[in-house]
Formats: sequence, structure tokens, C-alpha cells
Amino acid sequence: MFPQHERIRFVGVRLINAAWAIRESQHAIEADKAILFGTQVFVQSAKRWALDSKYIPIPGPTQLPFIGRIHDLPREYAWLKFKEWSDKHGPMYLTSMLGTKLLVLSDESIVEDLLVKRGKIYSDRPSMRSLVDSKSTHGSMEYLPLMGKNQYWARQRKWAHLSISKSTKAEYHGVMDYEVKRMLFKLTEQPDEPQFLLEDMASRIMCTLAWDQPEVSRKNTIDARDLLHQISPCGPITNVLTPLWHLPFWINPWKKAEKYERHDPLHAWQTERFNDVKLKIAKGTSRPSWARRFLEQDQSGLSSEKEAASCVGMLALMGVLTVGGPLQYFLVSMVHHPEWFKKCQQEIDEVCKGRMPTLQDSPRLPILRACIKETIRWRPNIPTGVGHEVMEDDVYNGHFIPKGTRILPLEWAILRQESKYPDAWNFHPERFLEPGWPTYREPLTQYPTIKGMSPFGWGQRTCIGVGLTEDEVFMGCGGIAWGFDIGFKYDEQTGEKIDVPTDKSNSLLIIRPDKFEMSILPRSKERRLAIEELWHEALDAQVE
Ligand code: HEM
Repeated sequence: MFPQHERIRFVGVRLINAAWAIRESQHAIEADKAILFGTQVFVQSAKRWALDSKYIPIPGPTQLPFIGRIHDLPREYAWLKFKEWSDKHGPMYLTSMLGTKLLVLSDESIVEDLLVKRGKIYSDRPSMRSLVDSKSTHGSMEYLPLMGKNQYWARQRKWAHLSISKSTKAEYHGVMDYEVKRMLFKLTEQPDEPQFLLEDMASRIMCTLAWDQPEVSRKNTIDARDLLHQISPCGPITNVLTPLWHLPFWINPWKKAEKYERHDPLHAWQTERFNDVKLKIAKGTSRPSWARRFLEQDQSGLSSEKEAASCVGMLALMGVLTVGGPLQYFLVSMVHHPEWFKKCQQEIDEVCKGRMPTLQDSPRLPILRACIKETIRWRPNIPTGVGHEVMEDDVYNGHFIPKGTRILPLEWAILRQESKYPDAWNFHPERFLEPGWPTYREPLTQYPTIKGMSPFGWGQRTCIGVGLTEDEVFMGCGGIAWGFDIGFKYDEQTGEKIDVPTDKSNSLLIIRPDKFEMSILPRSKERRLAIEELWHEALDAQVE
């Protein structure tokens, strides 16, 4: 078989020859077009040939013309296929999907070299096909995490970062404390709904921080899921068969649905939330929120109320499904590793002497932090990682990486690197607690921490919500271990154990476990009473 560039060159030369022949005849215009096309093909293939002979080719699965490997990348559990290829082709391999080059990385040091050390040129985002102007190239200013590396991204990231860290210090610990107590109380009433209650807690916290409107949490969760669906490979077909997106609007059902069913209503709703805050400020009844921070204190970073409403709305969406993942997976890992759940409970009992843990207890609860961190490693809820895009041609270890290549830090594989995580497929919180494991770090009052962990991203685009996540997951999981015993359920008729699968989830970019059944009961009558009391106290304090 000839290499692909040879075949292209051959076709190019034949086309030019044929075109000259036609030109000799009477079809001069068609012939000119054909000559142009043939020349382009020729030049491209010559360039490609020059590159191939100068640089070491990047390994990867054999590519079919035009489609690449789109045909055998499953829409479900795609990270498993990416990992399979990485086991076969190595920690850095190249594949392509309908002409888009995808460089898949599964070694932390390579990701560090490219996305961190060369972050200056590796911090752009790939365009999301089924959103309009996802990168904000044309100034839509709507999707902070998806924006290209441009002025809108720089100023929104700065503003959002500041808003989150300001609220960390000031009021959000109170918000978390309140919402965790509410969630624990609700769990005593609805023990079969832990997944809903945990996700709703995350959404209520975000809606309070964004607009001081926890009551809109359910709609916020639905919106987060809709947006996620829109950008995930298993979402609209236009994310895979990308040319379909370019059909004219009037015959394009995907563009119409995106505009009329998702984008415009969400935009109107978020603007309404923002205007409600304005109204409350005017009446003197507003409480702290990110929207109020913009309206009252810091308008310097953003261009307009419209931009602020989008930025705040985006933050409200960002913290729901992301944080909901580890909260739910904590239950999954604990039910399968009851010895570790027991250890968390014993640690909390010893340190907190019967009361619910608070953030101030965190330095003295390393086992709880280790179980949370190991949960995020063992079941990362963004298993494919979030893609970056390289902005200039680059050469790495003798390999040529052309501008526009998408870079995928494949977390599912990175977090299973045996050199860093021995016995990586199994759940071992002790890897963060006992000297001798590569990931052990002291002092245990500070480590383990999820800050700096790879599932929160790389370089200039790292997650700005990791601190908030750490506190929220610590409070939520600590509260459950303090208040409840968990275990498998048994079928009433057959007596058989009902399994809680560890490997069943959706396949969106951010995943969560499929609906599971589990027994979650207060640890004792006294504990149930304590949970009720705490909640009523929190409610009373809120009313005052
Ligand atoms: C378990 C929880 C979370 C996980 C696993 C997570 C993970 C990530 C990842 C992987 C990225 C992309 C990093 C990269 O491109 O290298 C990211 C970006 C981002 N995250 Fe998070 N995140 C979480 C929670 C949150 C929360 C609670 C917020 C906000 C309130 C948040 C706000 C953001 C924002 C605004 C970005 C975009 C940063 C940028 O593009 O410059 N995240 N997150």
C-alpha cells in the first residue's frame, strides 16, 4: 500500500494532467477550476510529505480517509475505547474524527509538558459544533468554560475567580452549612432519593451563591443537563456528523431546537434571575450573591449587565453536575468498601464527639478526605477530561503537532497510571494516608487534598471551582458519615442482594452513576433527632 500522501499526490498529478487536456479543448473554465484543485492537493501532499520525512510520526490507530476513526468510537463510554487505544498505541497517540486531529494523552508528565509548561499555546478550546459561537470568537460572551483563549475568557475568568474566592471567605460556608443540614434532614424523609437530594443540594448552593435564589435549583439542574447534552459527543448527532450543523437555518432542525428550545429560553431565564437581584437591591431586601457583587461592588471586570448575567448564570450551571458526581460516587465507593465507611465514622466520632463535622474539623479528618480523594480518582466524573486546542504549530520530542489539534488529557487513563497509583483499578484510600505509597504526602492536617488533582484540569484553564468543591464535598460526605449507616438493599421476595453497579453511568462529558438503590438509615434514634434539631435550628436562624 502507498502511504496516504503518496496516493493524494498521485491523484493530484493525474487531475492536473487531465485538466490540461480539457483546457486544450473548449471547457476552459472547468479546466481552470480543476487545475486549481489539483494544485492545492499537490501542495498539501508535498507539505505533508516534507513533514513526514522531517518529524517522527505520532503513533495511533490506522486512519480511514476523511472519517478517521469516527466509525469505531462508541457514543457510549467513549473513554474506555480511548483507554484501549492508549494501551495499544502508548501515552501519546493521534487519531482523527472527520478531519479533526485528536491528540490523546494518558501520561501525567506529557500532559504537564504540553498543557502546563507550554500553556501559552495549549490553552485554547475546540469549538463546540452544536452551540453558536461557543468560543466567543464573535463576542457572544456566554460560555466561560468553552471560550477560546481570548479577551472575553481572560476577563470573565478573572472576575469569576475573584467572586468565588470572595464568597469563600465571607458567606458561602454558611450557605453550605445550611444546605447540608437540609439535605441530611430530607434524607431521613426520603432515604430512597439520595442521588436527587445530593444533586439538588449542589444546585441549591450554586443558585444561592449566584442569585440568592435556592428555590430555582431544579430548573437550574435541568438547564445544566441540557447544556451538557448539547456539547457531549453522545448528544445531538451534529456533534458527530458535524457538516449537518451547517445546513441552512430554515431546513436545520438541530439549529432550530438549539435556538428556540434551549438557548433563548435559558438566556431569558438567567436574565430574569439577574433582574430579580436588581429589584431586591432596590427594595433593600437583597442578600449577598455574585450578581449583587457585580451590581453593587465590582463592575470593573466585565463590559455590561448582559455579560455579567451570562457569567453568573454559567457559574450557577457549572457547579451542579460537576459536584453532584463525587457526592454520588462517594456513596457508591463506600457501600462497596464498608470498612472505609466505618473508619470515616470512627474518625468523625473521635474528633467531633458526636456533633456534625464542620470545615474547621477538616485538618483532623484525613481519612474522610482520603476517601473523597480516592473516590474522585477511582470514579472520575469527567473521564475523558476537557479538551484543549493548540494555537500554533509545535514540535514535541521530535513529533510535529499542527495548529488546531485537539488535546485530550484522558483522565480515565491518567488516574490509572500504575507508577503513580499502584493497584490502580482498586479503591485504596490508604495511598494518601500511609508512607510508602507514591501519592502519600505530609502533613496529614493538609493532605490529602483534591486541590491540584488532575481531574480539575491543567495549566491556564484549570478549574476555578476546586476550592468550593472541596468544601462542599467534605461537608456533604462528612455529614452523611456522621448521620447515617449505609448498606446494600435486599430483594424482599428473593432475599437476594441488590447490586449497586460501579461501572454504569450516562456517557455525557460529565457523568454520574445510574440510578441505584441503597439502604441509608440514621445511625440511631438519637442521631435522627440530632439531624432534625440541627435542621430546625438552621431554619429558625434563616427566618431571623
Ligand atoms: C467535582 C467538581 C468539579 C470538577 C471535576 C471540575 C472539573 C473541571 C475541569 C476538568 C475543567 C477544565 C480544565 C481544563 O480545561 O484543563 C474545569 C473548568 C472550569 N470549572 Fe470546574 N470542576 C468542578 C467544579 C466546579 C465548580 C463548583 C465550579 C464553579 C462554581 C467550576 C467552574 C469552572 C469554570 C468556570 C471552568 C472554566 C475554566 C476556564 O476555562 O478557564 N467547576 N472544571
